[in-house]
Amino acid sequence: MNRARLLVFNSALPVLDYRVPEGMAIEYGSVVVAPLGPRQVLGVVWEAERLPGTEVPDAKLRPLLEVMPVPPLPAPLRRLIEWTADYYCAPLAAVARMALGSSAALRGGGTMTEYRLTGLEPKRLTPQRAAAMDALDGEQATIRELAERASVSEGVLRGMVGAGLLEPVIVDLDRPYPRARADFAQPELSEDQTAAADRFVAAVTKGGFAPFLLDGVTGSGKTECYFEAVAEALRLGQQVLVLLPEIALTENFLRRFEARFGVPPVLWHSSLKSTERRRAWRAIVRGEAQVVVGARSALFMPYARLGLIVVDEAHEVSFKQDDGVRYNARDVAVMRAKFEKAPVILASATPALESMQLAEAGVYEKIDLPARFGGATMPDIQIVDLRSEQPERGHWLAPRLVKELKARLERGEQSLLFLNRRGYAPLTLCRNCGHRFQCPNCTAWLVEHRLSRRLACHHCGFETPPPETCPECHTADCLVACGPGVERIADEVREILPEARIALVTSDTLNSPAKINEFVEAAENGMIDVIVGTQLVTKGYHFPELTLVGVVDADLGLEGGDLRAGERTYQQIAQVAGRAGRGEKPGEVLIQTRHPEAAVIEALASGDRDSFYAAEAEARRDAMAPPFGRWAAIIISSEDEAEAREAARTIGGSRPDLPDVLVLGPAAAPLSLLRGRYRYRLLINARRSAELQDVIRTWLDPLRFSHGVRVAVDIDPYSFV
Ligand SMILES: Nc1ncnc2c1ncn2[C@@H]1O[C@H](COP(=O)(O)OP(=O)(O)OP(=O)(O)O)[C@@H](O)[C@H]1O
Ligand SMILES: [Zn+2]
Repeated sequence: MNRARLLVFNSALPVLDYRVPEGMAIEYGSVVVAPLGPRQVLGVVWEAERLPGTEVPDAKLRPLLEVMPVPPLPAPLRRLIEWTADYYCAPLAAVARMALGSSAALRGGGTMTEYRLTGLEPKRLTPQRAAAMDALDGEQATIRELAERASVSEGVLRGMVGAGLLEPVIVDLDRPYPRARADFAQPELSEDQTAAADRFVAAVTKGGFAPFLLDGVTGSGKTECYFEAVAEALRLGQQVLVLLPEIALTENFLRRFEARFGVPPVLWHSSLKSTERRRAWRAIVRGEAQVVVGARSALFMPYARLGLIVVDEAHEVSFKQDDGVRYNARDVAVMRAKFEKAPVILASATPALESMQLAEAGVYEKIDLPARFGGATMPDIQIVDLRSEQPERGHWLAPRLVKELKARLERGEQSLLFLNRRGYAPLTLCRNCGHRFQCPNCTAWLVEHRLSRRLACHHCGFETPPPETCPECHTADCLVACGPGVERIADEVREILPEARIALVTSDTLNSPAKINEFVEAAENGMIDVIVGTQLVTKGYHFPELTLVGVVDADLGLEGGDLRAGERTYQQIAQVAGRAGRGEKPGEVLIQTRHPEAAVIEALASGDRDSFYAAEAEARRDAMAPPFGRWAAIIISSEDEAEAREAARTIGGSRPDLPDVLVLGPAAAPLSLLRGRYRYRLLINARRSAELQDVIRTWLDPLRFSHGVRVAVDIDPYSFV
């Protein structure tokens, strides 16, 4: 190659051409440094014919400066980047950037310096140093990361290095990971599990694209089945990617993985510290990381030889990314497997309707595990009609649920109460004037958090201490909490079961791997009687002594009323119900609702998943909703309300007039103010025959907006706020 076309990692820049200087060896996928005016830019050498740009004559080309000392991004990944950008109407550069993960890792291996406490304990310390000593116990990271963790300046920490309180530790970035062993502890599989595992193993051995939907009831032992496929990939020297919906679940997964394969897998997620990021990325790109487990960002890593992808809890909505590049990791995982020519397993007890449809159509091979592992039975599900079985005034648990909680405590069994609402109360108002506390940056009420003594916005993170007087009428001590959050439910349990040991499980309380481990261990060892939690505790966990699940408010998820609300509610409640009775003792589930006649509640009570899915599918077909028709959203936002409205009107005014495309809106978004930006939305409903992305590009590309306006396209949206 004597000229190279670059995809640069900056969406504001066009495709750029360069001359390859004598003696510089590049390939497609090489990551290179190039001059741009007085600056330097980082880019990937791309196939010119796949990346249209203006041809520059040879004589005008400037030479590339440097090739990064890392293997080129492999062709299947380059195709995935193109596909993702095209399908989700996202800039190529923004997608490609996700493959870099750690741009620092491009600079090569070598070492980095981290710091940790020396153990020296001087008698006198400044308050800042004392606070840092407390916060950094057991930590090791770069000065910048430690400063963030301890909430002190880097200067304070450097001073502590000088005083001998912190010491440097040299970290080798290319230190190898311990090798996983395919046959470390092979379990004996049940007959159903063996049949499933055999299919997966055969697909890995054979190679080639093969999408599976592993549809197994809660507690059926899906993990053990796909672990056999992982073992086969290990034997063949291939890499495996396991995607989990949230970081909170990885701790549990790590322990099970280690028990099966002898060592933990390689972790990848957004809150890794910089040395771990660089080490993991380098091991991934060189093919040395055998099994990578991570949240959705692990999907775009440059695996050298990917032989299997697993998406666990594949129905989870958190696989959908709703900022930056708006993609669905579940769907992109299937595409990645296609480009890599590898099998992909979507595992779930409550598959997404879209996945079920694809299985029915024969696109995915469906593998069923209809029964729980080890003879455990499915829990008994009962409905509590809150209209006739009312909780006491100011309380949220109906008498029947209270009675069952007491019975569990007496028998030494565990209970789980589920309410998908963090904090103490979702709304706070003034008893005197009715003033409601609202976020200054968002169309949202502030949620009271009593544990941290804060009113907080769950959309933008705004926080303020609860005021002593009402800002409106200045009455003192006038705040009333309206409605329950998990903190309030925990209080109620404390009141009715004073001797019970209660664990509150939310992202506020379980915010570090250590705390998650502590909780899981306590629950497994019978140190907890009642778990009160948000969706964080609905899936993945296996506590054999847990025999009662109470769903505090089954109607909560139905409130928003978008077309996926029924499916989402079904999945969430079926998952949390699935935590009951996984051991030897049978489980019982009480679902509190004011709408026992709602289709989703009836389906949960009767356990008739198939007819619920069938009815949902019919409703979607009638509404031309996915997977029968297609949706896309256009979200317009600006800090200036008039500017946002104007841009929305411009987009609405130039809407395409096509028979197979229906455009709704623009209208102010339900969350009309978010993080200080005013928002408008359009919803596009298209027949499958429509070239939806092309229609949107043709429509939006010629339009120009004021500087502060952002226009985002959301293909296959999950969020309608
Ligand atoms: N073949 C086996 N031998 C021994 N233990 C097993 C086997 N299969 C499953 N188990 C155990 O049974 C329990 C349930 O399995 P697992 O958690 O994989 O179920 P699951 O299908 O993932 O359920 P969920 O979807 O509810 O998370 C786990 O404790 C697991 O270790
Ligand atoms: Zn806010």
